[in-house]
Amino acid sequence: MIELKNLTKVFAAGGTEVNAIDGVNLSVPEGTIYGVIGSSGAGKSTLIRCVNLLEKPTSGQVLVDGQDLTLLSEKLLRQARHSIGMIFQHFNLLSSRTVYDNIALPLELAGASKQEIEQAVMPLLELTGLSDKKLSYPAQLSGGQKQRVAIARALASKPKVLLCDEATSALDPQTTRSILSLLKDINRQLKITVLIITHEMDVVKTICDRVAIMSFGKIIEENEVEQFFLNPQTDLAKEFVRSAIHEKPIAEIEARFQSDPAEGARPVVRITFVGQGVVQPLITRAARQFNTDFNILQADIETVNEKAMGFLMVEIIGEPEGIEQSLQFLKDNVQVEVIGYVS
Ligand SMILES: Nc1ncnc2c1ncn2[C@@H]1O[C@H](COP(=O)(O)OP(=O)(O)OP(=O)(O)O)[C@@H](O)[C@H]1O
Repeated sequence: MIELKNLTKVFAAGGTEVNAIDGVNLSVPEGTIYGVIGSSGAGKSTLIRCVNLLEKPTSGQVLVDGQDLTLLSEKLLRQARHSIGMIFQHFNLLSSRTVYDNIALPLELAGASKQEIEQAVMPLLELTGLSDKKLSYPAQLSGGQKQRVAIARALASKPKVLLCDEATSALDPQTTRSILSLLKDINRQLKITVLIITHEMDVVKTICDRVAIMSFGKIIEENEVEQFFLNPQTDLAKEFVRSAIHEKPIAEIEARFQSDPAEGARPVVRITFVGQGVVQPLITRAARQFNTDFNILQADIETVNEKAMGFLMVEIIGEPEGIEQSLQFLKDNVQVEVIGYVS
């Protein structure tokens, strides 16, 4: 649905050049919710603004529904933008217009009649839970309600794609959850492809189907969200996943922790798995069969894209051969990473 091909964006700032986007290839399948995550300055905002050409790429192609937007005249680009809605961190509503009139704006600009506007806006008020706020002004709304208005406005021209630029970053956790749940409903009910850029892994964890991670203008890793959580490859992806599962250093073993195995050292292992009730029987079997003990240091079940995922950290205690066999047995069944040793 959205394809970026060898996309670059160079900014000239104060005599130097910044490669904000540096040869990005990205493919967002139709009907998915796709997250792009990265640290501040990684190029996320520039990337999403290139998708509707709010930012003109220096080179490369931007294909939306098969059409290369970089080749279009201004007039055709304006038309193509009707099928691309966008919402922003700070909502960008017109303060002098009511909720109804904010949502109606894109239709007014497109020359729709009063009746057509009413037919489009009323269901959007309903969908976004704003029916009783129709005559309110933005200043009378909470942040979450303002973002609902912005979402309704973005949907008014019946887009195929919704771009979300840090759409929940200004909201508290509870409001964030309600907005994310609304985005998921929109994706499912209206079959709209959603591209989200965010620095919050909770957003990715809660609603995204796929995720890409950006660093210094490049996509350094891309995967289905479950796989990304199960088996992150790059150091940055590992860091983001650990922050999302709230993994902490373990005070109990910190003083004895080492990264290399010494004679008689016991491995500390991170086990990641999908589904509840998966790992307990495996650990019990490994312990019985290979005569080992498992000291559970941390255990956490998280919901990742509506599926339960377990994150466990254990120390394996026993004879070296038993430890090795236990490790192999676990590796054959779940995602296992030896993260260090304690002696
Ligand atoms: N208009 C501009 N002129 C010059 N440099 C820019 C411009 N916009 C962005 N940049 C630079 O491009 C790089 C990427 O910025 P961008 O805002 O896309 O990153 P980001 O990942 O969205 O960061 P944040 O999460 O902090 O918004 C940064 O180094 C930034 O300073």
